Parts: sequence; structure tokens; C-alpha cells
Amino acid sequence: MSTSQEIYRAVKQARRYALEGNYDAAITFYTGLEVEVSAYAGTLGDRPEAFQWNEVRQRMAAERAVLVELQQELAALVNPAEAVRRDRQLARGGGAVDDAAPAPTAGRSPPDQGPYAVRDMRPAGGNRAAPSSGAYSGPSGPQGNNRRHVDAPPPASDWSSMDDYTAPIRNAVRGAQGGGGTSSATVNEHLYGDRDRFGPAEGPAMGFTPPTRQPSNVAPKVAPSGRPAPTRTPPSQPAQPARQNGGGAAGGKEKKPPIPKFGKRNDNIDKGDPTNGRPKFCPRAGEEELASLIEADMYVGNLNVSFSDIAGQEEAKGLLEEAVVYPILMPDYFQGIRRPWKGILMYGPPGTGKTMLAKAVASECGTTFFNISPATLTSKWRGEGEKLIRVLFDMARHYAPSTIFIDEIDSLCGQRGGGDEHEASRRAKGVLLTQMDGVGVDPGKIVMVLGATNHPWDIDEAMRRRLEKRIYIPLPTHDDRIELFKINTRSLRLAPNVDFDRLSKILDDHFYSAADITTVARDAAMMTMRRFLSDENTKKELKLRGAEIGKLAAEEPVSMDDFMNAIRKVPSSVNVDQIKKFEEWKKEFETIV
Ligand SMILES: Nc1ncnc2c1ncn2[C@@H]1O[C@H](COP(=O)(O)OP(=O)(O)OP(=O)(O)O)[C@@H](O)[C@H]1O
Repeated sequence: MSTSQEIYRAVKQARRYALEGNYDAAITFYTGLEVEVSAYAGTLGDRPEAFQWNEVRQRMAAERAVLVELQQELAALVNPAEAVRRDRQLARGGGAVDDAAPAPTAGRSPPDQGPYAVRDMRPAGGNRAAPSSGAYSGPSGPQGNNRRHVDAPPPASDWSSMDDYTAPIRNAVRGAQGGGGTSSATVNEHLYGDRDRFGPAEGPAMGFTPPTRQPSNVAPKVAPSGRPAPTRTPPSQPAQPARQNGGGAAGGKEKKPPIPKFGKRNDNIDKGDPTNGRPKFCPRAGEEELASLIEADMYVGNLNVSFSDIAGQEEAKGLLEEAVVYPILMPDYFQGIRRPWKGILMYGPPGTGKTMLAKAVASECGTTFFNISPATLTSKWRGEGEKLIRVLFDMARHYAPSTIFIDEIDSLCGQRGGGDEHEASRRAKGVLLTQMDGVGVDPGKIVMVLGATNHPWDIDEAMRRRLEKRIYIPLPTHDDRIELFKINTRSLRLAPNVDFDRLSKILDDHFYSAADITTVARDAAMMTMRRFLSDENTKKELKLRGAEIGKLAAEEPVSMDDFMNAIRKVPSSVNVDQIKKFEEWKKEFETIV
């Protein structure tokens, strides 16, 4: 077989790998071919064929450069750190960093590979031929075989098909480079119709101000497989993605789910549908499981907690209203210097209602609520934590306006650098910080990060800075305790001697949390049953007349003594030292309002 035929076949194979997206294999092929062609041309001296082969080698190098560029763009799309690196490089005026393949040097094989051995990076199980079977093993060049005649390369028209393979993606890449935005964001827009399809790149480190834009009415096109299909439209003809919610007038705004008036429940919300009628989030291939894990912790609309269920905490409610609810209700006002806070931290002793407040906020303003525990992010998914966080923020943006609630945020973002800090959780933390930097970038997609902690002093400085608004959730006051007793005994019959004011005074200076008072009320409420069952005869009849006895016990009023006994039995779960520590931290770190 002639050299030209072998090389021609090998180029076709390289292009096939490129078409399949197996850029690693294609680049390796090209690199090997360039070496071989260069060596062969060198043996031809001054013959015209040598010139022709050198031209072919240059063409191969150009095609390889396109692939290297594509590979870097794709890496940047999925990896914010890579995106930052690329953006910096582009800002410096550099082109693609060709670190994926060495420059061809005659007679030298690519590093770490046998001549032209191909490392297949494609996922296993796909419809593909084993690359090793088709790998180009080098032409029977002058070094290896006796060459009987000099081959000229095939005619130029035969080499022209590479463009067909990569044109759509390359157009998107070029559109990005010429489009004025971040390259990865613009590529996202061209390919997927959504600039932050894979989450924004690192904010401040990029060295540019991310452009603000109107709320997106762009939905990714959905391929039959259920995954978004690339919008293969050249930059001159911007993609026209399908409109969400079944269409609407051109240029119309995205139809958002109705936002209930503050303080009222939104009964129109479809509680059975976590997407609330919106197009379902399409995870990237391989991230479906992570997306469904997050979906399990995702709620829309009414979470059955309203501000009126929460006793006291009036100041905290007011601050949360201003920090979370109003920006959603008045997005145009909360722009520029008034932009919503990146993150809000609720801190205070345990059982003071931090979780309830987060749920009430989400219920009151109809946001999508993601209740993520650090355990989800770090334990089972150790190593996947970074991806999980990125998918979480992707989903939060997709279902915006959203609230991401991270309870015990200190356990995820504790003081860094300790020797025992697991590398994976250090990386996960880094991704969380980066994503938080990106939440305020798009005013059309409000995502609030609401953290809660009982140990604010354990939160590291980087996270503390991003949790810009800090709200102390203190122990209940005298009046709050009265309200707590009232809320918790709404369904009970109370004896006329029950005096909540007196009970609250008894608890003064004893550091009872709201949860402690709830336990006291619950315990008191059980006293009527205990009284009934202290009678041995009634106890014996329980199996026969259980329902009837239960009804009688429920009708029995709960007395003041019941509450007093309950207080004796239920100790407070907070002590004076803890309160002092909170107040010191508050003095040092709480935002002044
Ligand atoms: N302000 C409140 N009003 C009414 N009930 C409350 C209040 N605070 C706490 N509770 C009661 O205490 C329980 C625990 O509250 P919640 O989980 O919101 O507290 P937390 O501050 O998040 O606690 P932790 O820090 O331990 O997670 C609630 O289910 C509720 O019964």
C-alpha cells in the first residue's frame, strides 16, 4: 500500500474521531501523522513532492490546532477553573494553549504513547469501534520499509471534509471569541441557548465585569433522549430556542409562576409537581443521579410554614423580608448597589427557629426551595461534592427564583486549612464559594443562599464574606414565650388557671429555646393521658376501649400544674456561656442595619 493511501486513510480515521468527539484520539493521530509526514518529506530532498507533503503536514497541524482549541473550550465549559485560565489567557491575547500535543518533531514519537497508539477517552458502552483496532500504525516510511517509488499526496479536494465535521462547534467557539462576552458563556449560548448552562465561571478572578442581562426566556432544546441538543447555528444567525411555557409573543418575558402576596399562601401552586409546571431541568450526561438527589430535597411554593407560625423573631422576619422577599417581589429595584445579598446567614442557639424561618421565607414568596444538608454534599457523595454543588446551582438558576438553604453550614465551610480537612471537601468548598460569587450575576435569575448555624465562629473567612447579611436568631423573649405557648396549645383544651404570662416569667433567665418551650408544651399536653392511665383499671381496658379513652383524655383540660411539671422535667438546652459567645460574635461580625 502506498504512503499516500495509508496517510489518507489515517487522516480519515483522525477526522472520524474528531466527529465522534474523541478529540484526544484525534489529536494523537494527527500528531503522529505530522511526525511521519515530516520525516517522509525530509527524505525527498528537493523534489516537488516534498513541498506537497509539507503542505499536507501544515494542513494537519491546522486541523489539530482546531481540535486542541475545541478541547480547551469544552474543558472550560465544564470546569470553572479552566474557564478562568482560558479567560485570562484570552485577555492576554493568547490563542489556544496547545498543551494537549507536542509540536511535531521529525522522527520522534508522541510522548507516553507508542507510535500513534490511541488513548480512547470516550465513555465505555457507546456505539464505537475499538480505536486500537483502527489506530494508524504509521506509514511504511523510509526508515522502516524499502520504498520503491515516491508518493505524491492525494489531491487537495480530497482533504476538505474536516470543516464539515467541526464547523458548528467551531462557529460557536469563534462566535464566543468575537462576541464580546466571556468565551465560555457565549459558547454556551450558541450551543445550548443558555449563557450559564454550566454555571458561571469564577466571578472576581476573571478580571472583567460579567454582563447583566434580561431574564432569560431561553429553554434548552431538548433532544429525543431528553438531554439538551446543541443549537447548531452559526453566530450570524443566533439560535432561536424554544420558548418556555408553550410559546407566547416574540420578545415577551418568561412567564413566571405567580408570586403570592406577602403573607398569603399561594394555593394555586401544584404541590405534586416539584417543577411547578416549568420545563424540567435537563442534567448533563452522567449527572442525572446527582440531579435527582437534589430534586429529592427540592420544594416549590407552600412548605406549610408561614411567618405567622413562628413566634417572635420580629426583627429577623423584617430583615429576611427585606433581604429575600422584597428582591423577588421588586427585582428592578434591587439592582446595582441595591443588588440582593449573595448570601444570608442566620445564626443563633439551637432550636430558635432558623429552619422554620428559611421555610417560611420560601413559602411566603413562592421560591423554589432547596434544603441541602452538608451531609448530602460531603458524605455519600464524597468526591462528587463539587459536581453536586454545581448541579445544585444549575438547578437553582433553572427554577429561579430559588432559595438554597444549607443548614449547619459551618460543617461544610468550617475554618479551612486544618490538616484533617479532606481534599474532596476542600474542593467542594471552593466550588461552593465560586458558585456563590456567581449568584448575583444574572438579575433575571435570583438565587439566594441562606445558611444557618449554631456555630458561626467556625465558619471560615471566605464563606463569612460571602454570607454578607448576618441575622441573629436569639432565644425567645418574654412575649415570644407567651406566643410560643399559645401557638403550641392551639388545639388543646386548657384549664382556666393556665397563665402563660406567669409561665413565661418562671422561664426568665433560664435560657429556654423555642424548641425547648415546644417540648414543654408537648409534655404538658401528654399529662392528661398519663393521668388517665395512672388508673390501673383504665390501663387494663386500653386494648378494648383505646379510642374511647383517648377521646376522654383529649377532652380533659390541661392544667397549670401540668405545665409546671413539664417545666421541671424539660431542661433548657442552652446555657449562659453559649449566649455570651453568640453575643460577642454578633458584636464583631453582624452587619449593622
Ligand atoms: N420561633 C418559633 N416559633 C414556633 N416554633 C418554633 C420556633 N422556633 C423553634 N420552634 C420549634 O422548634 C422546632 C425546631 O425549630 P428549628 O429547627 O427551626 O430550629 P433551628 O434554630 O433551625 O434549630 P437547629 O439549630 O437545632 O437546627 C420547630 O419544629 C418548632 O416546633
